[in-house]
Amino acid sequence: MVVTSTPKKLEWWPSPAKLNLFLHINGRYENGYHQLQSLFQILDFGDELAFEINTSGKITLANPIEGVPDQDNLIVKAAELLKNQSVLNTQQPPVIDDTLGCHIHLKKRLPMGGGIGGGSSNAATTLVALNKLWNINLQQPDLAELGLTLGADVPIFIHGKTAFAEGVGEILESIELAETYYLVVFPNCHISTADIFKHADLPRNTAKINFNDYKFDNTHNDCQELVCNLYPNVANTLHWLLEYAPSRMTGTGACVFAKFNRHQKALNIQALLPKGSVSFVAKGLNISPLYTHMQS
Ligand SMILES: C[C@](O)(CO)[C@H](O)COP(=O)(O)OP(=O)(O)OC[C@H]1O[C@@H](n2ccc(N)nc2=O)[C@H](O)[C@@H]1O
Ligand SMILES: Nc1ncnc2c1ncn2[C@@H]1O[C@H](COP(=O)(O)OP(=O)(O)OP(=O)(O)O)[C@@H](O)[C@H]1O
Repeated sequence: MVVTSTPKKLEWWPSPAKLNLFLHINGRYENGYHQLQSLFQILDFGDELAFEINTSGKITLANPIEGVPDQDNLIVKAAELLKNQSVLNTQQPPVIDDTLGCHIHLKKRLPMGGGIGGGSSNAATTLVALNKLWNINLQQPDLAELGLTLGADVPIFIHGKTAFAEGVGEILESIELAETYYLVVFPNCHISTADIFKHADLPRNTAKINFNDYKFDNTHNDCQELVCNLYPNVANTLHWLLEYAPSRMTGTGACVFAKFNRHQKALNIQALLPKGSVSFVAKGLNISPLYTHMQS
């Protein structure tokens, strides 16, 4: 008789996308990073991750990402970073628990280099999940601080609430937005955030706004004009969407989004997109599905 073991049921953790509903660049810090004001909208659409913990001391990926060596994958970097926070005793120097291991599964749906935070969100989900599964028990602000060392967009996903942002994107003030649906279109070009922030023509002197005065119409994305000049696909996609609804680029691109009050309207416009377009319709959430999952 052949005995087959039943495959273990994996627990899938959400890794949602974000949009920058606006992105103002107010200046530049001495280390080259930019001083921003933004509104991060968390979406109900994203990747999913599952974590099989073990005692091998190794972090391995079931689904490596083509073109991204495992040691550069933000999932692996986040797991390694957290592992270094595991202290077995109170002695100095502290002893790290190097038996902590994990085999990580990824369902990738978010286009990379899209300005919707895919890699950062994967890193945040890894930190939040392994903090629990490895019993490291760091508090949320400590996890966010750790996440910031991986990328400016990681803290918002750990914060887990739609929020205004300042600093490099790590000073967060939660806000509740009315129910809105977004048609997000990926114009088939991968844009390097570093290249846009380095560009000589990027405007860097928008005056700071008072968040209480926020309206979509009185804000903008300072990277949009430059990216549209460099990438005609982004300009054309944005131009197309603007015929139907208020629309804007997110982050440093490449994705552009259009805002709708009704889900069906967003779906109707999606159906009109040119054949072959990569797009999704998502609902804006005030609370991240990662936290809804944690509490379930
Ligand atoms: C454009 C945004 O997505 C808006 O939410 C973020 O500011 C970018 O966040 P991210 O992709 O997590 O960025 P990081 O990985 O920290 O940085 C990528 C590159 O962007 C530049 N960068 C990033 C954030 C920031 N406030 N100023 C910068 O100048 C840095 O030079 C860095 O080389
Ligand atoms: N787990 C990961 N998922 C996606 N990209 C990753 C991951 N790990 C490393 N990367 C690298 O990060 C780069 C940026 O990917 P990402 O999807 O986060 O871009 P983005 O949406 O523009 O990010 P942001 O909005 O934070 O600037 C990729 O091109 C890839 O080289």
